[in-house]
Amino acid sequence: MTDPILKVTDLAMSFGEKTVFKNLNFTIDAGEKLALIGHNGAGKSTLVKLLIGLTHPTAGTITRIPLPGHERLRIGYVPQFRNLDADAPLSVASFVALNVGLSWRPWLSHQEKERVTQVLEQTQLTQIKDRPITLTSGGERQRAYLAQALLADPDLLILDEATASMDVDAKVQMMALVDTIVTQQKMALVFVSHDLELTARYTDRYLLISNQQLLTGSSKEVNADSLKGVRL
Ligand SMILES: Nc1ncnc2c1ncn2[C@@H]1O[C@H](COP(=O)(O)OP(=O)(O)OP(=O)(O)O)[C@@H](O)[C@H]1O
Repeated sequence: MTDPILKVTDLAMSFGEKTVFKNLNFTIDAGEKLALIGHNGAGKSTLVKLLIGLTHPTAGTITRIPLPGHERLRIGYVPQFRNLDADAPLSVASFVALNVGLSWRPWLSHQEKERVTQVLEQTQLTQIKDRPITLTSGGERQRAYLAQALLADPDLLILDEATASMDVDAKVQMMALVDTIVTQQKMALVFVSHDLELTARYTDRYLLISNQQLLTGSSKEVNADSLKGVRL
């Protein structure tokens, strides 16, 4: 598959005097698995926020190209690990359903409930669906965020350091699950990470933000040696 779903042209972002990056140019193809890497503060989260339309760039354009038959490009987003309010009185299932986007209705339709059931199954949360979300492990909670993102049936899934706070086994489990879902449903993936082993295993190409610029290459070939002189 080589149809672009997202085109970034001459993108620049500054906060006041500080330029985070400039002149970024790249495309993301349907079904492509990408890693977004770079040192702390390089601008990865800033780029993600721009891609999902949460903020506007200082210059340049981002074109989201809907798949044939779709009205718009659907993007699912799994945020960095966040601590939840200890009093949040939500079950895992209700937490996942928060993303249904009810607008004016306070209840879920039959179809929406079925969809929630499906994504709980897909993310291996069915057994704990009634557990309070505050009593879940870090890995389970990240799967709940993943389930939320999957509800919208995205064409592009963005994981923003979604595995950062997990132990090695949990990271691999989470990424293996993501990989299965993304491959089966032919989604494109942007995986933001500092972990070059994981990005080599689960992505094909990297986008590296370094010195305000973008470098790209094969994820399989990237390692600490090949990136000598580049801070990660
Ligand atoms: N809203 C903002 N206002 C001012 N500066 C900001 C804002 N958001 C981000 N920055 C700055 O922009 C730079 C890039 O931040 P960003 O969070 O995108 O980096 P990152 O690559 O995601 O880092 P990390 O790996 O630590 O998550 C940082 O210097 C940050 O302080």
